[in-house]
Amino acid sequence: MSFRVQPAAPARPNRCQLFGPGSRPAIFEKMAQSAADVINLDLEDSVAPDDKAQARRNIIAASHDIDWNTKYLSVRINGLDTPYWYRDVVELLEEGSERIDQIMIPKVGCAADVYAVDALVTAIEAAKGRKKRISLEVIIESAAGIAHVEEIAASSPRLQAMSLGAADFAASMGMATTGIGGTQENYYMLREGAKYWSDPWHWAQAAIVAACRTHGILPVDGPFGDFSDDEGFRAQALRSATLGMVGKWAIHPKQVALSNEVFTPSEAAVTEAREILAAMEKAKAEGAGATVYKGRLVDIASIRQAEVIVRQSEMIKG
Ligand SMILES: CC(C)(COP(=O)(O)OP(=O)(O)OC[C@H]1O[C@@H](n2cnc3c(N)ncnc32)[C@H](O)[C@@H]1OP(=O)(O)O)[C@@H](O)C(=O)NCCC(=O)NCCSC(=O)C[C@H](O)C(=O)O
Ligand SMILES: [Mg+2]
Repeated sequence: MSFRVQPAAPARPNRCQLFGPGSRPAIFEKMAQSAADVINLDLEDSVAPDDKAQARRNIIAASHDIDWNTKYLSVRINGLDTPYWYRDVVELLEEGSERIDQIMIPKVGCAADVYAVDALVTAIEAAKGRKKRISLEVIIESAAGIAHVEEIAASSPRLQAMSLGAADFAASMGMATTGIGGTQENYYMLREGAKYWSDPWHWAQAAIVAACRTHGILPVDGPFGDFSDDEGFRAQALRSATLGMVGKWAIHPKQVALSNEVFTPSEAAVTEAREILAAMEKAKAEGAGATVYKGRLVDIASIRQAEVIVRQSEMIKG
């Protein structure tokens, strides 16, 4: 371990982030009633330019009127390259209720993007005497974002989560696809005439997880566009969970249960993790640093691996 101890990520469940356009207030109550841990009300790309101002009004009203219960309530503002973003922040925090927990910044390309929003949020909080400190989350969805991912992860003490936005990421990178996440037909290796599909999102996800874990931020997988493909969603989510991500977006309510299922450690996984911890306790008592569990090596690193699963399970159960 480095002299610098790895900071813990925020201890709150973030298995599923359910999105809904701010211009569609009819679904807000349904979002609040869903099983998602995080709700993202959107002012950005799911809202047409002419509807931006009304969408802000809708979200401000919903922050006062809807019972969001235990949801972590986040609002995605417009990008810093648009004329909308500053009014999003100002109006949300001057007129929105204290129920708003977080602001999501899309298309972050460098640490200064987060700094700018942080500065504005800090000034409004002080001016209005807001009691709850607003947290920030960012989307890595551009070539610049992934190139600067580590400095972005280190950019602000308010920063709690970072997502991969596969659609804009693909566009920014010039990827030859219109798919949003998942298997890409043309991304395969050929061996003896057989195709073996590989994962074009993997390297960006791994870079995001490493940056997040270095700075105590929650790494999250973004959207899976084909909401008619449950198995495709599950496969994508399982890969993300295996890489260390803690959750995934849902762009349709039917994806919430799938995401919660994948990002909740199964009873079998938790039982096995506890058995490994018990086996290592026994080994330690006998003066050994390693032992055999179900025919395989477990050692002190296995304790840390098992603790990740147990901690995740306990945190979700509350
Ligand atoms: C995708 C949708 C437009 C589909 O909406 P709809 O046609 O209404 O779907 P259904 O008829 O199948 O709906 C069934 C019932 O579920 C309710 N519903 C629909 N959407 C939601 C929702 N998001 N949350 C809660 N409830 C919802 C319907 O009202 C129906 O209810 P009932 O009639 O009572 O049965 C729509 O789902 C949608 O707008 N999704 C979110 C889109 C969005 O926010 N996109 C932005 C995030 S993705 C992105 O930005 C890309 C990213 O940045 C990147 O670059 O990768
Ligand atoms: Mg996007």
